[in-house]
Amino acid sequence: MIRKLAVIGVGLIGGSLARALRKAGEVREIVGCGRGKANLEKALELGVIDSYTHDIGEAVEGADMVFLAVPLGAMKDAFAAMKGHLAEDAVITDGGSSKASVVADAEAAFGELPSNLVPGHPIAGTERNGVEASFAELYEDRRVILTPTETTVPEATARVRAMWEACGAEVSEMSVEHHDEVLAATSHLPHMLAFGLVDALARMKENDEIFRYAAGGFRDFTRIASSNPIMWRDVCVANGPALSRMLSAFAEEMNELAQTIAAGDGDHLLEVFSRAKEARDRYVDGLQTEQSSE
Ligand SMILES: NC(=O)C1=CN([C@@H]2O[C@H](COP(=O)(O)OP(=O)(O)OC[C@H]3O[C@@H](n4cnc5c(N)ncnc54)[C@H](O)[C@@H]3O)[C@@H](O)[C@H]2O)C=CC1
Ligand SMILES: O=C(O)C(=O)Cc1ccc(O)cc1
Repeated sequence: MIRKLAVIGVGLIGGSLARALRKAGEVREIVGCGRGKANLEKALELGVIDSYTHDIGEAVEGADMVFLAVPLGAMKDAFAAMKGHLAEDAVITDGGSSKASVVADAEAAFGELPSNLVPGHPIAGTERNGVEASFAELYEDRRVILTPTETTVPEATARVRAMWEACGAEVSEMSVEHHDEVLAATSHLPHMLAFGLVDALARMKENDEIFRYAAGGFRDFTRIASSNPIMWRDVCVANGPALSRMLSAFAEEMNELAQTIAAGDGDHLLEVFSRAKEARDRYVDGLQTEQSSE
């Protein structure tokens, strides 16, 4: 049971955690913190939080669990603002999409890596943002990755694990570096492809006509291009090296595909598409098996 949860950034991710813990009966008091009054008023009205403040120091006062769910570019200032205000038994965790930058920001803000810091990342979300987009079921049967640092005490990791499990999530642990490599491939790269495709098509002067004739595949493929631009700018800046490596490797794959198409090499195309279909079918089957065995 969490005595007091401080949610810094009450949007999709922070709001959904608050709602899920409330629904599970795992938290006594939830304090929200952010910059925008309208969003925090809405959070209060929806019952997502019990009270709010714009002052991070005040929000974390007496909290035994502090959850940061602000864009990655706002993490460092948030850590700095809580310094000196944290309770003795406080655990600090976050939901940021990339982890090395969060660890570096915490170290810079606190002057050392805190032993009660458990960086985390729920692999769950949508293209929507703000507290009104949040919902209690977001983390049910979804994965959460924790990346404890070399100074994190096991008890802090255990408390954060228990928090996510209470929301119905499956928790795994890995190194910060491994997390950032894997997520660059499976999440950050696909978002770049969606943003890049929609932007390229929208800039063509015939775009009205192009979008009018787009089919369901275009809608499926580009849903994530409706995601929050500030959040994604920050992810790219935070995970720049891994993401640019992935993008370059992918650009090479696309060039090869273009050459194969230009050469009219149908056999090779069939080989590539069959391999991809097999891999995707296996992935989807795996998801279904996971769900039916739960
Ligand atoms: N959107 C998604 O699907 C997922 C997002 N994440 C991560 O979760 C974090 C939050 O993302 P969302 O909840 O989607 O965003 P959001 O836009 O819904 O919520 C962010 C909240 O932080 C507040 N905020 C922004 N700048 C701030 C600052 N400088 N100081 C204090 N508060 C500030 C905003 O007012 C907003 O309420 C990000 O770090 C993102 O990388 C992780 C998994 C999925
Ligand atoms: O909208 C979707 O499908 C997503 O992929 C959401 C998402 C965005 C960022 C993350 O770090 C994790 C999940």
